[in-house]
Amino acid sequence: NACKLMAKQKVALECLSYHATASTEDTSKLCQDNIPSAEIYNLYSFQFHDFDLSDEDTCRATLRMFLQCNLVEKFHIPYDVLCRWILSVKKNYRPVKYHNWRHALNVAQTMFAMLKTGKMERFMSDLEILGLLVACLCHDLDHRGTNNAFQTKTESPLAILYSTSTMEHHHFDQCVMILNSESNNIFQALSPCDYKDVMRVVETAILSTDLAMYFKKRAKFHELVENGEFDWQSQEKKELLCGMMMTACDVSAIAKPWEVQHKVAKLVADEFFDQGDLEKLQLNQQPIAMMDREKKDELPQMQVGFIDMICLPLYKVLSDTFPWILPLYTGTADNRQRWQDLAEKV
Ligand SMILES: CCCOc1ccc(S(=O)(=O)N2CCN(C)CC2)cc1-c1nc(CC)cc(=O)[nH]1
Ligand SMILES: [Zn+2]
Repeated sequence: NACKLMAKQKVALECLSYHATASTEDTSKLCQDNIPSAEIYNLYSFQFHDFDLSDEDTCRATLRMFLQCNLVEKFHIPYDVLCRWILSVKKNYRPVKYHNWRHALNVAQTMFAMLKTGKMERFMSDLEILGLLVACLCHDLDHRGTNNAFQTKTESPLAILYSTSTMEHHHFDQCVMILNSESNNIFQALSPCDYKDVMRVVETAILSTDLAMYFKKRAKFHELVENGEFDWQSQEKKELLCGMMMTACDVSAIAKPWEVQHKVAKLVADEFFDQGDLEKLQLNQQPIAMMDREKKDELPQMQVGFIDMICLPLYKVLSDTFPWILPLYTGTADNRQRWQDLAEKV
């Protein structure tokens, strides 16, 4: 009957989450590790990159960000639960070329740098800081290296579950699954009210990483800035600000030193080209230029378009209000020149 079916589904889900979560030995190892300082990992810098970090380093650097924001004390997060949760999040990223665990770490580090070095933490409550870091680390969980359009075109189960912001809803689902897994709930000590609030911050932040939502958000944010908005404390305005910050972190590879941006752009391109191959082979369809490896020569020009359409306007409107994040704008402007030079060469 129905209850038996529900019970079976619950057991199946628990079994799934059991295999999806970190092992006891990995957890206890991370728990014993000494955690290098934020300076050692260069976590306060907008020029941070993960290329020299081992997998264990990426977990220690994540721990260091939580410790630096005093989140363990403020929210009574048991240290072993935090270690297990970080390893479980890392385990639920697939080894795709770009949308993998290291992308999530880089996005979280940019959020950390925006809050600390960019001095944006003064506009955020501790709960929002906790929610934003968690959202960054979880925002692309279980990404398959294909975009929302691909889910729709292939009528993937995810597109049947969620017709809009398909992948972003799935990423949030995965975040909830991990939090609901045995000894992985870093929010376990929060009051019911705080729990509801932090989950709302996480959900809104993850869903706001759908670039299709970005243009609407930017227009509204621009209007507020034009009208001299400064307090950002109402629920609606705060959610809008957090959404803009999430996109700013999500695309922040565009602002990194040229050697870093150039390497990361290749990872992005390779993942796009893999989807293009799938569309040609599996769907017998011509992919868009961005995903067509036959058009890789157009890549520099496409990056200039990406910078002009999405990145520079975003960092401009944000740095107009929060001047200490200007390095994201200048880093992007420098890379625009680099991509422009390459576009003119071809
Ligand atoms: C590097 C390979 C080419 O990469 C791009 C090509 C075109 C555009 S686009 O702005 O024209 N636009 C975006 C919205 N799509 C729906 C249509 C196409 C963006 C990128 C790009 N995206 C990211 C984010 C994953 C990172 C990055 O570095 N570059
Ligand atoms: Zn992302």
